Amino acid sequence: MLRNSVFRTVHSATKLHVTSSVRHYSRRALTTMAAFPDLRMETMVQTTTKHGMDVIHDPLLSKGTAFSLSERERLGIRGLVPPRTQEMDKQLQRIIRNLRECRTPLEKFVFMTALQDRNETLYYRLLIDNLEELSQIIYTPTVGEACQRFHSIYRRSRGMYFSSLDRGQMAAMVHNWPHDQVDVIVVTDGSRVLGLGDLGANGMQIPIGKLSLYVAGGGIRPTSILPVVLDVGTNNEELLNDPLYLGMGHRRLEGDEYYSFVDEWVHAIQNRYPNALIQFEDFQSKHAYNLLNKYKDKVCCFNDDIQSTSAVALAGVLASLKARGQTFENLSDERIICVGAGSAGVGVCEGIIDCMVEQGKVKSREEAYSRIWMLDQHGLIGNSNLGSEQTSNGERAELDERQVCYEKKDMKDRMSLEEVVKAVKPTVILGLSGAPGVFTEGAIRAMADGVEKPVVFPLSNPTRQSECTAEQAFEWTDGRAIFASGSPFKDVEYKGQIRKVNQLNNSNSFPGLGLAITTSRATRVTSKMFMETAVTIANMATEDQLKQGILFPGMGELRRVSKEVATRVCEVAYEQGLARAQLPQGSSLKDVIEDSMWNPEYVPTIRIDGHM
Ligand SMILES: O=C([O-])CC(=O)C(=O)O
Ligand SMILES: [Mg+2]
Repeated sequence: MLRNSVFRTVHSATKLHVTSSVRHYSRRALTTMAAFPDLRMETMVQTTTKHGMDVIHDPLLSKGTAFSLSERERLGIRGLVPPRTQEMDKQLQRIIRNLRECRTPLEKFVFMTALQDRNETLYYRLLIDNLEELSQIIYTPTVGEACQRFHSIYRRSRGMYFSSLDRGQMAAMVHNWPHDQVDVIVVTDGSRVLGLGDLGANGMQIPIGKLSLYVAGGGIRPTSILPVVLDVGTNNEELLNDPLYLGMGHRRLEGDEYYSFVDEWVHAIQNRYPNALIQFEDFQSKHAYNLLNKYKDKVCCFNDDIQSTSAVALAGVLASLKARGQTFENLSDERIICVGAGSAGVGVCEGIIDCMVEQGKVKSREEAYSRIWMLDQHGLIGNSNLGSEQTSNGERAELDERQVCYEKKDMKDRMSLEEVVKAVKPTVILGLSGAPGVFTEGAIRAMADGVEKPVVFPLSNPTRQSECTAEQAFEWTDGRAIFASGSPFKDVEYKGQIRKVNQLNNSNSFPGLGLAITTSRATRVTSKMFMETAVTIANMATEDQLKQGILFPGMGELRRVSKEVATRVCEVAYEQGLARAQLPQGSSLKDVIEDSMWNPEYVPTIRIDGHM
C-alpha cells in the first residue's frame, strides 16, 4: 500500500514505494536493489549507511532475529545473529511470553523500554496490537511511577535535555539531534507531572510516553518525534537531596530567567524545525497559560493539559447528553461543578463555555459562566462578602483573571463540595484537582439525590490521584452514574450487573491532532480544532453503546479515533486557511490521512554509501 503521498510522484516511474527515511534515491541504488531477491518491485525499502553491529544496535533499523539471509549478507551481519530467520509473529510470541513474566507494572515498563531501545518496529507492533493493556504501562498510570523512579530505573538515553547549563548554546545543540525531519515535539519542564507534582528532569518519561501514543495511535513516524525536558531545576527536596538524581541540583529558575530560557529553546527549535508541532506538557499552572498565550499565535503549538483535556472533557459531557436522551444543544442547561481551578480545570471549563457560546443558546459569556461552579483546594470560589468557610489549607492566593470569571456572587466563599452539591443540584461533576478522594461519599450521594443520571468524571491522573474510584461512583449513586476517569478503571459489577467505565484521557485527542497537523502542514493550532475534536469524539459511540454507558471507543481503538479526529481537524485547517500541504487530487481526505499513517512492519533494508 502507498504510505506517503509525497513519494507518489517522485517514484511513480519506478513503481517503487519507499519509506520516508529515504530522502535521495539514486539510480545506482535502484540498480543495486534489483540484484537482491527480497526486493520486489511494488515494495517499500529502507536504506542505511550503517553496517554490521551498528545496524543490529540501531533500534530504528534493527529487526532482531528477523533479518533475511540476503539482508544479513548485504548489511554485514551474517553470523552476528542466531541462524534462523524469524518472522515478526514469532518474535511477538516470545516478547509477550516474557512480558507476562514481569511481576509488577514497573517491571513491565522497564521491559517495554528495553524493547523500544532494541527494536522500535517490534515495540510499536506490540503496542498497537495491545493498546488497551500496554497503554497502561507506557502511559498513565504506570508512567507516573516510572517518572518518580526515573533516576533508579534509568538505562539508556532517549530524547533531549536542555538545562540551565545550556543557556546560550541551544541553537547549536538542537543540531545534535540525529534526524532532519521532526514533526512532533513534546516538551515538559517537569514542574507538575500528572497529579504528582514537581519531578524535575524525571518528567522525561512523560514526553516519551505521549510520543509513543503519537506513533501508535496517530501513525506519526518514530524518526519524526522528539521528546524534550527543559531542566530549569526542581523544588522537590527529595530529588535535590538524592545523589542519584539525574537533573540539575538547583531550585527552579523563576521570572524573567525562566521565560528567557524557554524563549531561547523555542527559537532554537524554530530554527532547525520550523514546521514541527510543539506540545507543552505538564507545566505548572502559573506558567502554562503564560507560555500558551505567548506562543500560540506565533508558533505551531498547544498545551495538552489545558486544550486536549478540555477537548476530551467536552466530548465526555456532550456524549453523556446523548446517553441521557438529550442533544448537544442541551449543554447550556447543564449545572456543572468543577473541582480544580488550575490550568486543567480552567481550561476544561473554558472549552465548555466556548461551546455553549458557539451554540448560541446562552445570551452572553457571563450567562455561560453562571452554569459552572468552580472549587479549588479551599472550596467554592464564592463571595467572601457573604461570609467565608475556614479551611485547613491556609490562605487562598489571589484569584487570576480566568478564575475570577467563575466567582459566584450569591454564594458564600469556600463552601465545601457537599454544601455546593446540595445547593446547586449539579448534573455533572468534574475532577481536575489532583487530589485523591475529594469526591466524598456525602457529595456524590447528594448529587444522586438530585438527578436521575449523575455524570461523574474524576479526571486526575494517575489512578491513585483520582477524585473517586469507579466502584465508589456506582456504589454511591445506586449504579446510576455515567462514569469516566482520566486513568483506567475496570468495569464495575454492581448488584450483579456490569456498569461500564470510560477512560477520558487527552490521548483521545492529541495523536489525531498531530496527524492532522503533520498531514496538512498547518501553521497553527486553533481553539476551533479542539472544539471539533470534541464533537467528533462525542459522535463516535453508537446508540447501543450509549445505552450501556459507553461514551466513546476505548483505548484499544485509538487508531480509529485518531483517524476520525485527524480528518476533521485537517478539514478545519483548510477551512481556516492554515494548511500548506497540497492534497493529492482524486483522493478523499480520509484516504490521504490513512495513507500517511506509519505502520510498524519490517521492510527490506539496503545499504547505501554515504555519498548518494
Ligand atoms: O498524561 C495523562 O494521562 C493526561 C495528562 O496529560 C495529565 O494528567 O497531565
Ligand atoms: Mg499532562
